[in-house]
Amino acid sequence: MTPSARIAAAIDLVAAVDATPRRPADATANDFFRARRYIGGGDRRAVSERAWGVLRQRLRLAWWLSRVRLPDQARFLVLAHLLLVEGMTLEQVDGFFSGQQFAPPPLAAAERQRIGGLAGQPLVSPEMPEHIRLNLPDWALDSFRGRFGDSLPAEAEAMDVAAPLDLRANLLRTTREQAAAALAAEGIETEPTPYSPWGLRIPDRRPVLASKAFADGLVEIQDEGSQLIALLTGARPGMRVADYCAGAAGKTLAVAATMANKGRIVACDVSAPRLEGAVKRLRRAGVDNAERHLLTPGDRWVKRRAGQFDRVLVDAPCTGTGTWRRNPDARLRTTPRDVAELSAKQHDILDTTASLVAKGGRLVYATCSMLPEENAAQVEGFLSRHPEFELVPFATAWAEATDAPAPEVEGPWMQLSPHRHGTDGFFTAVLQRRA
Ligand SMILES: C[S@@+](CC[C@H](N)C(=O)[O-])C[C@H]1O[C@@H](n2cnc3c(N)ncnc32)[C@H](O)[C@@H]1O
Repeated sequence: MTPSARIAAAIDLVAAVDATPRRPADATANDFFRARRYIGGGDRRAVSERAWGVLRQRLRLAWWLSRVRLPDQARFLVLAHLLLVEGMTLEQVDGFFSGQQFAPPPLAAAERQRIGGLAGQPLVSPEMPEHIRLNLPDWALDSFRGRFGDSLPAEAEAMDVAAPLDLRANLLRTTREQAAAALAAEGIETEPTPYSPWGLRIPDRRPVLASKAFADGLVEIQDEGSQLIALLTGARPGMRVADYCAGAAGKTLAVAATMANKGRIVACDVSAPRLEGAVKRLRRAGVDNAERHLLTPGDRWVKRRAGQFDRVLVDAPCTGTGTWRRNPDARLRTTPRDVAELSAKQHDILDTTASLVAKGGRLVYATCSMLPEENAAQVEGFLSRHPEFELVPFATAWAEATDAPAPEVEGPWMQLSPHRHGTDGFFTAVLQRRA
């Protein structure tokens, strides 16, 4: 593709994302490229990178567009990105918007005059309202301020940077060192992650899905923060464990590895397609002590298993605000209504799963959100409704699980953030049923 054609394709991709605003952008992008198989790997990366850049900076780009009285639409967003983020001059932009085959149509005189007002401007202007300067939706500002206080600007900046690719060495098949050597032999360099004893980081995000090490189940793709949730679950060989919101078993796999295939782990979810996605992964990873259970309305599974589990992991459905560096479109899609609905769901799931936990057993509550309403407030509410549970301080749960140095955190739970820990934003609280 010519540079102009790449720009035109990025405009089309942003328009496609905008046409289905409730749909995750990566799902739209998959369909977009599937329908355009003629776009090769390098071009695809370049087009996605630019479109993702637009989504990442959309609040700021839209603010600039409103200043020059242009609509917040794909063509103008990409133009604004070229000028404000990529630092092009107006003359360079004219060259690319040539109207020739596969290039975007030329700028009309009025368009050119308006968009020209952005050339040479900084992306972040002191005149922007605070939430736009920080690149956060206005409704989330107070919650984030409550969570981060003075570090909010640094945290917000870290949320703007694309996440690295983290892997978890699958201890059922290998060690971290052997997995790193196997990947290096295939030309994929990794470095150990700072906190997870199983983690490997690929700083340049080189793809691993096609590698033999991945096909052989030596590694799984998993953010370091997710690995630490599995670690804090503290499952040991021989235990009975429920992964109640298992999805496609990302954490089930990691927890099963800590059990060395001894004992029983049940992966539950309300989504059949997600649980179905677990089958292949469990097989590839060599997990043979796991079963799956699809939760259905009126299901008596929970009642029949009251008090039977040593560990219950609740990786709750949440807003995912901790993954905004990975899914920049999510910060534009999430609304206060989502926060309210998901908080209510988290409350109900916690109350339901409490009954599964055996005396002396643990309920581990986790989210990939950084909003206090989904985290600390949720746990405090639970403890006031369930005096039969007590909080296990993070330092205790960590020291029981590993000799590795613990991440520094505030409060009695594990709160991870992109700026402070280099992970996605995760929350985990360990709650123990009194014996
Ligand atoms: C954060 S995701 C889980 C991710 C997964 N644990 C992993 O590590 O890949 C939350 C999951 O909760 C499931 N879920 C939503 N409502 C639920 C409910 N009422 N009970 C159990 N699971 C639920 C969703 O289908 C989703 O798969």
